Amino acid sequence: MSHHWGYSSHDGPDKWADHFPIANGPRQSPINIIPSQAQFDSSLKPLKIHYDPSTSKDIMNNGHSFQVNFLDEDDSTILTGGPVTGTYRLTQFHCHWGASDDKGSEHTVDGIKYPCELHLVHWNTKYANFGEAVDKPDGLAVIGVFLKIGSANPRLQKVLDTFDAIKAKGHQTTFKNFDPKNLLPASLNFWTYEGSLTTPPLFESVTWIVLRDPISVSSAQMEKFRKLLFSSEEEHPRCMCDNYRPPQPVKGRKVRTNFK
Ligand SMILES: NS(=O)(=O)c1ccc(C(=O)N[C@@H](c2ccccc2)c2cnnn2CC(=O)NCCCS)cc1
Ligand SMILES: [Zn+2]
Repeated sequence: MSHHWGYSSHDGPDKWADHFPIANGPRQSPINIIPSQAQFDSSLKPLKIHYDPSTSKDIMNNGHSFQVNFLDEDDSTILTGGPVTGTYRLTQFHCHWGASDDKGSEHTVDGIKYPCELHLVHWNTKYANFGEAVDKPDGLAVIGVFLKIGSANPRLQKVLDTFDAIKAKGHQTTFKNFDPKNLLPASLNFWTYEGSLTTPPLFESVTWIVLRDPISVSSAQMEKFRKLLFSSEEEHPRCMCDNYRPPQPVKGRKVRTNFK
């Protein structure tokens, strides 16, 4: 039974534990990353990302974010190396953002919030599919990318140009030949730690790989994110913004880095 959850005062992050008690679990995400306390780990391999743009399928408004979905029936769009063992397939990416440019990211760095955070969601091919992997401790790997206010991002613009077609919850439109590699910063330096989905059901199944360097987004482009709606066409329109969970207790977890 899918419990209704959201980001408002009556169904938001402070209420999620009512239906999803794992919200107070030992490996919840996001967290505040403190670079000075992160541990360089020379055994971490380089992140290997092989994305085939022909696997991009469609873009939808799922009522929590926009989500770009990928064909994940074969190993053509994968993540290997870094902190993970084996092969993880990209199934979707989405973002979290604020009602204003001073907030919106889920992870924070020394308490700093970015206006937006991109999540590229991959599942471990030792499991048959995403649904099998999503609740296993080594089931998922999510690459987090911060967006920082600066010059307009032409790669991101291709995603924003679809937003008029997916304004309300439940709408989707085709989105082909998009290469998400173009949404990554030049450097693949990362912080990594064991965490969870940042939305219900909050499964503790995610190896987080948070890239140190942000990509750019303009303030005008951020305004476009905020034109999306949490609500469906029949409902009273509710602006899709502040769809981020705040940092959760680290509970003794180690954050490792592949850079000094
Ligand atoms: N923010 S994150 O990267 O940590 C993240 C990644 C993936 C999911 C996810 O796939 N959730 C769906 C799911 C479907 C089947 C089993 C379990 C979970 C679901 C459940 N209700 N709605 N969704 C869609 C959804 O939440 N999509 C992610 C949009 C983030 S706002 C959630 C968060
Ligand atoms: Zn997310």
